[in-house]
Amino acid sequence: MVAMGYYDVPEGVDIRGRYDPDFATVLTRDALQFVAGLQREFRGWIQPAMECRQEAKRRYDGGALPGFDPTTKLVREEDWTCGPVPPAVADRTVEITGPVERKMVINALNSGAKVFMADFEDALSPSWENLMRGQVNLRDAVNGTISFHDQARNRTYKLNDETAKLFVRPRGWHLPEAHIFIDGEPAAGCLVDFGIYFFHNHANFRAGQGAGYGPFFYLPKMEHSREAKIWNSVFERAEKSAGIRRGSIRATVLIETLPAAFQMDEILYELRDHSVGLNCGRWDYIFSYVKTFRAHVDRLLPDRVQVGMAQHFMRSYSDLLVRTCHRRGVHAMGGMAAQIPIKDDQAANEAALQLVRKDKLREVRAGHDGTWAAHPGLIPAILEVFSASMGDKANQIHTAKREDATNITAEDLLQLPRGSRSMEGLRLNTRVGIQYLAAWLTGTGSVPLYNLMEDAATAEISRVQNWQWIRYGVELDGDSVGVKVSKELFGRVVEEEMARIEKEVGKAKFQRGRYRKACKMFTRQCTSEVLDDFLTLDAYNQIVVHHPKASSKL
Ligand SMILES: CC(=O)SCCNC(=O)CCNC(=O)[C@H](O)C(C)(C)COP(=O)(O)OP(=O)(O)OC[C@H]1O[C@@H](n2cnc3c(N)ncnc32)[C@H](O)[C@@H]1OP(=O)(O)O
Ligand SMILES: O=CC(=O)O
Ligand SMILES: [Mg+2]
Repeated sequence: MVAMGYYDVPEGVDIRGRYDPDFATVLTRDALQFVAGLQREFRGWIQPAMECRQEAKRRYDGGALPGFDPTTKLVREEDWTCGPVPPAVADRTVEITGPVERKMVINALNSGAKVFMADFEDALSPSWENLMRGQVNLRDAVNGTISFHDQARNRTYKLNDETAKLFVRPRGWHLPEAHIFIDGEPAAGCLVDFGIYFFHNHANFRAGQGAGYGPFFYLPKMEHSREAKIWNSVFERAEKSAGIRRGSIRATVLIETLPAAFQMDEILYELRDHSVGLNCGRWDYIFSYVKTFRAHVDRLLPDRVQVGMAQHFMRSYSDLLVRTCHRRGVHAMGGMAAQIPIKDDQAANEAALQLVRKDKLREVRAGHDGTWAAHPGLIPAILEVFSASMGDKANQIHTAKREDATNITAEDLLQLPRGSRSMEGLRLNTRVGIQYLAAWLTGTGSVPLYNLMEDAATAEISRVQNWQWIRYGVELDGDSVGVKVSKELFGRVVEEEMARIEKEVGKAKFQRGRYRKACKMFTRQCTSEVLDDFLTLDAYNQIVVHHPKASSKL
């Protein structure tokens, strides 16, 4: 029973976010009890895993390099496979991704993609409103009742008869949920995202979309198989408490940190009955390369635009991922091309589409079973590229074994990307980073900027690259400027880029928006002595809004 104006919470749970009757339909006492159970059981596992990340960081700072773990050699060498792929998701040739916003959820499910990855992570600013509305939206989507009326267009959105299969990406292990306290401490954000969604949807999902399996998840930003082991145990506990068959829940893990590239087999092994593959999360991967090597002066990146999938270290990681997944009988998913449709310039639009086609052709030829699309307008072109190569096969798990990738070495995975560094690169990082952060602070987690998709992962590259260049005083040799980056130079760039942003977005929007706040945060992060772990950890404090009155009764 929900008392008017209060969430009905179980013992030890305190909700500090705004009360909303819609939110109360997902924040039920039983759902919160389930989340609290997860938090109580796994907090003692999460904290040590996060301490291990810090320990690894200290080793890398001291000069060590990530590498294959000799103690898990047998896991890499022995023959074993993951559980069979659920028939409902055998074909994942195109997966659209997007935040859990109501209209986008409907559009994505109707988009013609095989899968929709509904995002609580890189594409979402995790405000209380966004998260809770997202849970309501997903519940309605799984029920098949979701609709949306766009007042401005007088258009009503509803689900088609045939829709994409839903995967949900909870936040990473590092992010807290500051609006839900359990036993006096903030809950782990990912357990809130997973727990509420699973609790309300597992039965309908398995009966409908999943055809006996599910729900399905994407798991982000892991650095080690011990973190996959926690997820596996979370899944087992969830299955047990729901009374469903072990191995019903399935997840694709994003390999998007440099240390995790050395743990692909180990991650699949931990999740083997719950796995449905790995994905090349290329943007966070680039971010992680800089972060892992933050103390290595010999590992400086060229301009962000030059760090593409053709670089040896990126190609090696994609090849190894295909080889590993197919050996273990699961999907090897490609990643996100950053280009999006360009509405007002046909030639530029065709050029952007051509870049997407090229990227997808490389992926399908490398053996990937499917890939990501940022926008519905890209789906036909991507489908065309994949079906031209794969014919009517649902995937290439058994046909693209990539034995040639067996010998990929640590050196291949770590090879320094080649290219030049330019003043324009510094300016673009700054312009994009500030505008993205300004959007994030006002509740939007994915935005179009200069005809590209920007989200938390791409913004991280802008931030850490600036930090690295300032920290090591790199010379900008790419556009014949020939200056060294310093805090002073960066200060001038920030001033000039803020003026440019104001001109581009217009005075009114600039005044209304949070550009100044974003600029301050971005500048601090780029110039700090020690590199912050995540842009969004610092920024999260700015979007936490505790309700002035206690909104839960203990
Ligand atoms: C690194 C990573 O983690 S990648 C994965 C995370 N990132 C993402 O998921 C990004 C998803 N994409 C998006 O958010 C958007 O496409 C953006 C921000 C890049 C571009 O947004 P916009 O420029 O506003 O899109 P645009 O105006 O062209 O949208 C046209 C229509 O397509 C819809 N649309 C655009 N992108 C998506 C999407 N990803 N999912 C569903 N619908 C979408 C819009 O809702 C709009 O629908 P409408 O015509 O019914 O109103
Ligand atoms: O999550 C995907 C990425 O590229 O980062
Ligand atoms: Mg990512």
